[in-house]
Amino acid sequence: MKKINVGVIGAGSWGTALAISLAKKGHRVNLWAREETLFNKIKKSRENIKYLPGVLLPENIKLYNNIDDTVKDMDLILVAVPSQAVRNVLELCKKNIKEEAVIVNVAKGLEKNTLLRISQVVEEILPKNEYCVLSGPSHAEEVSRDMPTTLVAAAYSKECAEFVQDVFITPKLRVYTNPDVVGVELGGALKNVIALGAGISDGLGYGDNAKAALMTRGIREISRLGQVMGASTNTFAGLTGIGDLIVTCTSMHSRNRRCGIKLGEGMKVDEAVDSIGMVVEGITTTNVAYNLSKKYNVDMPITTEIYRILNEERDVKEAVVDLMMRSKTHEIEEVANDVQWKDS
Ligand SMILES: NC(=O)C1=CN([C@@H]2O[C@H](COP(=O)(O)OP(=O)(O)OC[C@H]3O[C@@H](n4cnc5c(N)ncnc54)[C@H](O)[C@@H]3O)[C@@H](O)[C@H]2O)C=CC1
Ligand SMILES: O=C(CO)COP(=O)(O)O
Repeated sequence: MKKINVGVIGAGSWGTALAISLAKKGHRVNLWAREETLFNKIKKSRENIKYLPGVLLPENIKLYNNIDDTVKDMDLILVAVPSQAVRNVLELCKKNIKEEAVIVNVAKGLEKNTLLRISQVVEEILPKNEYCVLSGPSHAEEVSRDMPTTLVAAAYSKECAEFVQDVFITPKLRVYTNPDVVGVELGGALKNVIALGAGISDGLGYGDNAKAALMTRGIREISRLGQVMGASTNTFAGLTGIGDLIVTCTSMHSRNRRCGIKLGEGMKVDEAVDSIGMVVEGITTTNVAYNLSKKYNVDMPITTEIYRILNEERDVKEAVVDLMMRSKTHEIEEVANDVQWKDS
């Protein structure tokens, strides 16, 4: 494929890892590091010691401390900042983003207060640009070390999704396409809530059985909300749904899971978040998901308990007891469409 110009907004762990992968493929990459000290350090050492230590940046990544220069004349803009910062960074530099540039978002969250998905935020700021969300089970620490990884490029236009697939795909990074932007965005954001729960379970000393239950019942409630919000439930069975849920709930790379472990061990929310030192998207997303469950009248028991733990000083052990003691129910209501009880 033809080599293109990419502006990466955000030199955190994910922005840096993807910048490295794109640069190794031969694309010309501009990378925006917001913090001046970090910018100077990376420029000197060619290593992002704060967010991705131990990995060198190829020479064809140009480092910037100025966001306008990062995005100017670029064919593709990769948005790799925490979800709550997306609106602000795009407002800052939108005048320098050309209309033909494709906006690729990799943030996995939902906007506080507005309850919007990131595609909706981007559309408000850059209505003329094509949008794609790139998501899937992908820890930056592994992608930056060329470990095999899969991603999904979801866009409303097939042409746009296939363009992004071509730009990012490498022998180590396989990219699929999907037209379900809503499902891919919700899967990526909501799995962080369940990962906090999986971490809490680990922190309490519970075992693999509890985690398997959280993951399986977690994807059920994500699918229930996704369905009423217009997603295809099939998407939640894919890489950006269950795939990302598995990696986030089981990996020690996951900031959400690690934060959950600290909560399960008894640490206060603010202290736990601070100790991670990187973005823990699940904290804000839990509040948004809880509000969405009320708005759409969808039963989300795990999300609700995590919301209470984060906001109402709910005792974590009591939360588990209440989840276990909920009123009895069938496992999957829809199965009754396929298999009937013998006695009904
Ligand atoms: N780290 C990973 O493995 C993956 C992360 N993601 C998602 O990518 C997004 C970014 O995550 P990471 O790079 O991991 O985060 P990080 O915490 O490693 O880095 C965040 C970056 O955003 C910048 N930033 C923070 N607040 C900002 C603000 N208010 N305005 C402008 N810039 C700001 C920081 O300076 C830093 O460069 C998140 O939504 C995350 O869920 C998605 C897939 C994998
Ligand atoms: O989304 C991720 C992996 O796919 C990263 O998860 P964390 O933000 O929990 O580290």
